[in-house]
Amino acid sequence: MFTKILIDKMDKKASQQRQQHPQPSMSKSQSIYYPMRVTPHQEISATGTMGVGASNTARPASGTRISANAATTTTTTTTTTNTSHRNRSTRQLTRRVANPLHEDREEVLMNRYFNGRRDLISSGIHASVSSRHHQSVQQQQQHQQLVSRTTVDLSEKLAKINRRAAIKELTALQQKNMQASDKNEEALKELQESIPEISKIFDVHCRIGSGTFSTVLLGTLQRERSLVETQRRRFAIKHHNPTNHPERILRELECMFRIGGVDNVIGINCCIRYNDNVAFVMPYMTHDRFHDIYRQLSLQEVRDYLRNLLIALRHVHKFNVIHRDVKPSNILYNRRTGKFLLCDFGLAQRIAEDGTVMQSNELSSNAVSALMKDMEKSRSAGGLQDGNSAQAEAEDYMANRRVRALGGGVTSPAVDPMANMQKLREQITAHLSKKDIAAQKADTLRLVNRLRLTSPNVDPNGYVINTNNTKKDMHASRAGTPGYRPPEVLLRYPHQTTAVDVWAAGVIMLSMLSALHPFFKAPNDCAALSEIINLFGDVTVRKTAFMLDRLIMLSQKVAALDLRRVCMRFRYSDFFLAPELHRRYRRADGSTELCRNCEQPTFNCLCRHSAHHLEMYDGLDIFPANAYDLLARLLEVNPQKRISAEEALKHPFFSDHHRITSGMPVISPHILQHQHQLRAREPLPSGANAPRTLKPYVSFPSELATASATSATVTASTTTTGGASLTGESGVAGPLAVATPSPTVANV
Ligand SMILES: Nc1ncnc2c1ncn2[C@@H]1O[C@H](COP(=O)(O)OP(=O)(O)OP(=O)(O)O)[C@@H](O)[C@H]1O
Repeated sequence: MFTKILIDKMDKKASQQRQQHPQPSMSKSQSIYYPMRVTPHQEISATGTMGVGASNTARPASGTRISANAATTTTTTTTTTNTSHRNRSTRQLTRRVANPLHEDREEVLMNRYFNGRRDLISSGIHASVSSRHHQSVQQQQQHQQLVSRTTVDLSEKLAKINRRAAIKELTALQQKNMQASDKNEEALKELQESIPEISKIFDVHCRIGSGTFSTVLLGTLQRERSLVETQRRRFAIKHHNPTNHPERILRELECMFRIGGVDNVIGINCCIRYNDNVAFVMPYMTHDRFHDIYRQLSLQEVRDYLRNLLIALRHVHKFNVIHRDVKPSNILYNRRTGKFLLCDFGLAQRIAEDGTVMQSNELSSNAVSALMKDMEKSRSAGGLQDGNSAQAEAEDYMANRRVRALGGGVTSPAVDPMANMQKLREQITAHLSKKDIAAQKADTLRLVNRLRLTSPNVDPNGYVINTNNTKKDMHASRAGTPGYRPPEVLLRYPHQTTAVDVWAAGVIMLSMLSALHPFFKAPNDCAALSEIINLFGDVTVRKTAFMLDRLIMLSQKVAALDLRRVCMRFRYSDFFLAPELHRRYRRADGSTELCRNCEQPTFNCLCRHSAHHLEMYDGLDIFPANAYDLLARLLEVNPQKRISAEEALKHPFFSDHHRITSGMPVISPHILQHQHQLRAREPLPSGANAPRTLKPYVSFPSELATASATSATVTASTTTTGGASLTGESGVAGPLAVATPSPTVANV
């Protein structure tokens, strides 16, 4: 009965629809039989209900019958095969039949259906199935349309963002290139205008570097124009800024001329002056930027780099000259050929007879004229012999490869000894969650902050005072680059020696071993001293200050860190921070116990005299224990005890051709596997006379022999003078301008 009413209503509506959208090819009674397999009850009546026709009985059919009232359809294939949907519709209808209250609701739905269908028809899609079914189909379609529209919208937006980012990047790159080419043009023009003579001798090609005091350009000789490009000798033309003090230029010239040209120290081919403009012509050397390579250098490369640096320093120091600006950007190092040159003597100083460093204005006019005469003599003797052609460089490379093939020389970066390590790293980091990564970052940041912390209350200009009233406070040179200045410079000690350069070499080695560059990054000398205290402890620095008649006042004690563990913590941070390891040491409440001094988890404690149970990570480090011993000697806080370049060259680190790694607890099977790989790579020499590792050098501590993680910095604090008695309470004489360059971290 209710069904009848419903059907009538729907018929009425349908006929209205038909009037609005007449279907010319079908009469009211027309039916279409589709030759498709259907199941019983699959007949679809004109009213859109299924299996409930006028008779409301199930009729087996060999095809899908669609009455003309439902209009023609092309969508039945999907709807008729969707049996679950159909059953649901049937059930719903049955329910509605049983419950008259559904009628009104049904009517609303029907209206919606027909309105929707009208829309569909007008848009070219013909509806043909039951209203409920159609409604859901329609909803599905709408949903799909919406989803696809949203997807299209999103991907369009994404594409737009990408396009915009790419354009931005490209513009920035173009701007950078333009700026670079502008700078290039500018530098070329400036050189040619200020020293016209240059353009008569050289073809100046481009700018290759610039510093605070000069611009360096690449030039080739005009008289070699007829040669193939690769055979032309190349020269670096260092054009000094006209604001440079003439004394400074003269000093650099003297060093390069008298000291340079041998033992990895850059020489000079000629010097051209025109009014107040000066240019040095030096052999050009292609080199790698330290920043690009310091993390990938193998043990052998580190060894070669440091040996070359120490050879250069030994040579410079023989002349009683302090280079004062030893830092990676003043070292030209070619990783392919293994060639090495120490350059930039702009800050070099000679040590006077009385031990003080000579100021530039102390160079006598006699010395200057002697220098000029000597230079002139050498020019007429030959001149411009040392240019370095691309072909010569390629030959060097080939020769180097041959030497390597015979088992010597520098290792090829192509044979990457750290490939296994990289693989292992990838395995470890592959499964890290965002939370793990965030925790790791926080941990490393805490350590960096711990190393770089300076008390905010400290007076950066008055953090150190002279304790010796009787002596006149002499001028102490501060020349050098921040981050590479040694404690004696930061303590304003006037009697500086060549040990200044050795410290800087130690800082470079520290960056290599820790894979952290720059390692020291203080904005001023006071903060720089704090960084040193944070690493070497307050006692060591206070003792040194006392030795140098200096007083520093610290608000807190700071325990020294273990150099090897610090380096390893940065270099192998993925292993130190492996989540599985941290989970193992986690307390019941989920927290991790931290060392109060170094602020690292206790099992990763970096303190030199740690009382905690430590995870050892042995077998992981590519650097042997004696590398850290040398590092500690180069970075000896007390300049009087610091190793010299000559002594350093005799250190076992440079004669050690293999290393022994002791078996230690490991954190995971990955590391075990890696240890195995490492050992496989480093076979012990078989001959009876083969050199053994760890030959005693000066006096080796027993710890070194066991390759334990305890510090190699054994000689760092052997002074018996009580450092603690110097902290002000002891009544040290002198104008106590109290200062506290202290790292305020430690709660020892
Ligand atoms: N002989 C050379 N061959 C190739 N490149 C060189 C040569 N000499 C210098 N350079 C490049 O020029 C850069 C600047 O040179 P240099 O350090 O002598 O100038 P500077 O003005 O004294 O620099 P800074 O202010 O950094 O001490 C070097 O870092 C290096 O990249």
